[in-house]
Amino acid sequence: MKKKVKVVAAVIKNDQEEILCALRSHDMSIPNKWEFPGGKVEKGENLQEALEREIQEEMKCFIKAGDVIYDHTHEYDSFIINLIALDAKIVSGTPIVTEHTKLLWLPKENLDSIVWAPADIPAVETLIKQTERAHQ
Ligand SMILES: Nc1nc2c([nH]c(=O)n2[C@H]2C[C@H](O)[C@@H](COP(=O)(O)OP(=O)(O)OP(=O)(O)O)O2)c(=O)[nH]1
Repeated sequence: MKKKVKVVAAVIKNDQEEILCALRSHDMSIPNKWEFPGGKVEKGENLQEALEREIQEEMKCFIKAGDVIYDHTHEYDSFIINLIALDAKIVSGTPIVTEHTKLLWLPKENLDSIVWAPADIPAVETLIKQTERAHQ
């Protein structure tokens, strides 16, 4: 049976309403694909605590994690991921690359210009639709 992992991911918005995207490196699983930064929820953590910890470890800055904006289960060849995207804001520091290859701030409407990890595609589509609705 495939392993199921619960992963939290941060949809971090800056003052220009751009969203932080992170490029997975060639030696990570799901290499060279873009994702929302985050990681696996550990035992005893709630979603917000897990995400705040992951961002601090991975990007050396502090965020405040908010509401769940997307919760989706995707089946990869080797595991099943429950990807939960949370709204987040940086409260101190500036994100830096430690494990990823690159970080990029993109306006919501341009999120489909990069190649996302397959599990992220529904969340990305939802975010893009929100901007389309806001502009109508
Ligand atoms: N953080 C994050 N991970 C994602 C996203 N989409 C997606 O498929 N993933 C996958 C990549 C990883 O396999 C897993 C997250 O685990 P992790 O952040 O602890 O990453 P990792 O590279 O150390 O994981 P692994 O090699 O041990 O599998 O979820 C996303 O938007 N954000």
